[in-house]
Amino acid sequence: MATEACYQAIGILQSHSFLNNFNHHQKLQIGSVKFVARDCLSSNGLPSRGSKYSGQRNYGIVRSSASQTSVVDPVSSPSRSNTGESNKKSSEAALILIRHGESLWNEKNLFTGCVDVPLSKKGIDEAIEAGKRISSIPVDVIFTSALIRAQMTAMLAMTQHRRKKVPIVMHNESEQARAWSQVFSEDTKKQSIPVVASWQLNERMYGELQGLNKQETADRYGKEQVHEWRRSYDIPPPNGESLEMCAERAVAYFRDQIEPQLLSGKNVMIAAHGNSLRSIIMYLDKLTSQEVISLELSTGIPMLYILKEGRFIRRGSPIGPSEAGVYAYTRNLALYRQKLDEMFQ
Ligand SMILES: O=C(O)[C@H](O)COP(=O)(O)O
Repeated sequence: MATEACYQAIGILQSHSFLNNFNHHQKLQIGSVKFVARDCLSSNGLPSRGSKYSGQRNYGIVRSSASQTSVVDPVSSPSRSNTGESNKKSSEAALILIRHGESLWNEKNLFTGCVDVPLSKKGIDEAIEAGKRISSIPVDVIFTSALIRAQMTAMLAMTQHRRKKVPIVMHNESEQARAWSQVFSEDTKKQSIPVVASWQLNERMYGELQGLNKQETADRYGKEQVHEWRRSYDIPPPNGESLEMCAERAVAYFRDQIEPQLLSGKNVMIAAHGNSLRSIIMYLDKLTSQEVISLELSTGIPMLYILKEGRFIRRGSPIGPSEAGVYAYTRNLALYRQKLDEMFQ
């Protein structure tokens, strides 16, 4: 398969309270962080957003362009009084997508689908490494699938976040669950990040392939047939979901539950799966059913998008907490990171 590192999706969210905070600090130096206010210009020579790409897209390798946007930051939220009003005005937010780290069945090369398998040791390391890469990017709310490998990934990644907010799993499955998991301190709530788990973000249901070895299945049914089951848009594996079927629930969930959060200025992280994320990326990047065939996602690689003026802008994958490129995407991201530097040096 041809592999062109055409681009990498990285999401950055913007947070209004952050903007408000920093509006009071106009004198702040951006320090060594370079703010680049230009679009479609890749800092590393790779194709920029909007360029035509071909071949396989491995979002775990690609870099992307820089353009001017702003980012939210919940850092120290001393004055949140006007946050609501600010949120209404803002149309910017960061979105981080992350495929779970390697699972114990990825390690064994087994079709997994909706079987609820935990991370392998390598997957745990990948999640922690991913957390380091996004540790200076604001996160206000986390969405995960209902499967443990995505939830482990989100939680492990957040152990590395410099802001040190506590991710808390929401329990809305019953009145009692909701009542029994209430928090009664506003201050504590401000230091928390809600984690919403939903089956709609689960991996595609792989039908009768679940538990089978991928190589053995290819040997038995032929490489082409297995590739069709794994990567075509509308051909389902036996008694399983096609990508199209997976997209029907994953993209609907994204549009109904996640996009409104982003539009209100909340910075969002989604920890999910190869195919539920492929369908969401197809929606974000407006890929055709032909183009999505070559879209591959690596395990444990965070990808950043910025929502600006109703448009999702792909930003690629942050290299680390101090990588200039990511923070150059927006003034507010740079300021967010600088504020963290000042607070936690
Ligand atoms: O469910 C699985 O087996 C994997 O998570 C995704 O598999 P795929 O790359 O074969 O779609």
